[in-house]
Amino acid sequence: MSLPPYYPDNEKPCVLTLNAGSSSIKFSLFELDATAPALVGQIDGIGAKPHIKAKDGAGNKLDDVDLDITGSQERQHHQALLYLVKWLRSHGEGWKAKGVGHRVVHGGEKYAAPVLLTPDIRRELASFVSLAPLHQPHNLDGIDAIGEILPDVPQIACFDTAFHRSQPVLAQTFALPRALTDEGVKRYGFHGLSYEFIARSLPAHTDRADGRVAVAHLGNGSSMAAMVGRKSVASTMGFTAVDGLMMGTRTGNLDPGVVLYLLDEKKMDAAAITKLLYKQSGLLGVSGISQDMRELLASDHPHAKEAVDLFCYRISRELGSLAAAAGGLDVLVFTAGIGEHAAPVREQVCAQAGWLGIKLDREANNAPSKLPRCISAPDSAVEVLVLPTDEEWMIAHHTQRLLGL
Ligand SMILES: Nc1ncnc2c1ncn2[C@@H]1O[C@H](COP(=O)(O)OP(=O)(O)O)[C@@H](O)[C@H]1O
Ligand SMILES: CC(=O)OP(=O)(O)O
Ligand SMILES: [Mg+2]
Repeated sequence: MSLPPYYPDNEKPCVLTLNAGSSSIKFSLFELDATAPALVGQIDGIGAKPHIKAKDGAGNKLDDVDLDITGSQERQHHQALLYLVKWLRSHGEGWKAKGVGHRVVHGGEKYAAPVLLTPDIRRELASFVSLAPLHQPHNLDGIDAIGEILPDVPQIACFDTAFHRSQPVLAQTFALPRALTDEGVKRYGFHGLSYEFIARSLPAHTDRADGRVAVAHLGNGSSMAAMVGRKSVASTMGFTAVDGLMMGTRTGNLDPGVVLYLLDEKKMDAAAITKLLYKQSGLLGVSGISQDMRELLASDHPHAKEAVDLFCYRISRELGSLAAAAGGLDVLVFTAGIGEHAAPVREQVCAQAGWLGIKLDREANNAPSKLPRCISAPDSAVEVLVLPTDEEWMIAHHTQRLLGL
């Protein structure tokens, strides 16, 4: 990445990607047309114990240290970004960024494809902050920080919502008065860059890729989507990224009557309810121990088990719903941190999905072998795959294509 006037002109052109999540900032640097990054890393644990990890394309460690960052979640996110900008300055020697691609969680109704950022579009994206309070502010922060250090480099926004704009009208509609729907109060769906990556890679792993596919993106934020013909037809996340599955700290699907109860009976205001729904619930709230699946699986506390059981139960319930939306099920894909690594979660979900004809190959599921892999038994009616997702590659791909690099 070139940061004039520090570096000379004989640098390799590349695309830089930033993916600011709720508790992490992932970054990568791709040489043009590369299938794997030349540098990849993340600052995770933001809000708890921020830590940076980075390696080069050959897998050599570039950094792996705790960061001296404290304070509120918001402050930590901003400090982490400033740290990353400095870090990129010192590790970017020899590279010239031709474009920077950002994951932007909410693109509203308008953005069904990646877009070149302008001040007007940046302002428009800021109006979606309340729809994705855990993500959109950090996405915009990243855009601003890069704009300051690389003012002449074009920046591209790649939207989590874009992939789902293909859904049928019914799948996007709440049973609300029409005026609210017309205003844009509808189901958008998120994690679209991850689903798009899976949709692109599916044909290499199954000859049923264009059939009825359910994808479970299980990370700190978790959602599921149904695809037919590799296009999204339904998703568990809706208007915001708090809907659907139970997550690390988010409730997922909740009777709206609970929110009214919190307002009327508990006298909580919108800020307190937002905090409860987004940051104090999910695996953390139910277990009272941690939002981290690794810790819960390692714990013998009954509340940890209850949290994991509820997580799996909610996935199984949503799987039935997505199979109904897709008209059946040919393939089930597990992906993201939990989906790719937590064999006990996959086992529990597949056991509960036996009614769909899913039969797990337990040995394949537990094998510590590399991804991708098939974990269903040969006589399973549904093929079950574990596929790695790569939002970073997807962002780099869109950035390069949009800029004609
Ligand atoms: N080996 C593992 N076993 C079980 N869970 C894991 C493992 N590795 C990562 N995870 C879980 O994956 C989740 C984070 O997923 P990730 O996709 O990286 O999240 P995000 O991108 O939303 O921050 C955490 O709950 C973490 O505990
Ligand atoms: C939309 C969403 O939940 O994203 P993440 O998984 O990065 O939190
Ligand atoms: Mg994620």
